[in-house]
Amino acid sequence: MAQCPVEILIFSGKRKSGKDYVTDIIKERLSGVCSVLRLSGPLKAQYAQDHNLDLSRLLDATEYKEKYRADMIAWGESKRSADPGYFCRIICTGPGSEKPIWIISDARRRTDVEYYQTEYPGQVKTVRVEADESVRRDRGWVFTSGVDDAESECDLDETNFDLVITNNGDSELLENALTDLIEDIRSKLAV
Ligand SMILES: Nc1ncnc2c1ncn2[C@@H]1O[C@H](COP(=O)(O)OP(=O)(O)OP(=O)(O)O)[C@@H](O)[C@H]1O
Repeated sequence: MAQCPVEILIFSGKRKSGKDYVTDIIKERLSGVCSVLRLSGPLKAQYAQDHNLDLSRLLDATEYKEKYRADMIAWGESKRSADPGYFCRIICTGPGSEKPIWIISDARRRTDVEYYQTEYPGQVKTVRVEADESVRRDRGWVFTSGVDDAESECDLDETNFDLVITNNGDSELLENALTDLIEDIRSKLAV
């Protein structure tokens, strides 16, 4: 059962900037009061339900999934264009939404951010994880045409974020940024 969150941290960043790495640390330190919610999560579940498919087979790395991949992506896009808040809304009542702090770890579009800013005014903090291209490359990133230049990767490029976390491998710098952020979250929980 969902409750009204105290704060929603909306994370975004380029591929291999370290979004999962950073959000995992925050979740661990705020254990018990924080959930990581993924916008990509309900897509497969909803697609399977609407199309009467086997979700477990859709989630594993089989040909079954490959058979539906293109159609599933197109279905996701059509849902979003008809209703930009479609997936945003689903995760607000899904598993983890009972926790007071939500981390949305895979925001990709301005409409994702706008949805939460409209529905939860004053409770949203946008956080950008940044890493230099050379660092991202060292982590396995390879520029892929059609992916890295697609709207899903670039739509938030010009956004002004409430907080930018630099994740270039300087652990002290990262630690300081995380400590400040976590202190700020704890102070909101204490009110
Ligand atoms: N500060 C760091 N110190 C050590 N390793 C890191 C750091 N940040 C990220 N990594 C490592 O870099 C790799 C990519 O990080 P991560 O998966 O968090 O990126 P991402 O932004 O979530 O990527 P994608 O968008 O492709 O899912 C992982 O193996 C992760 O452990």
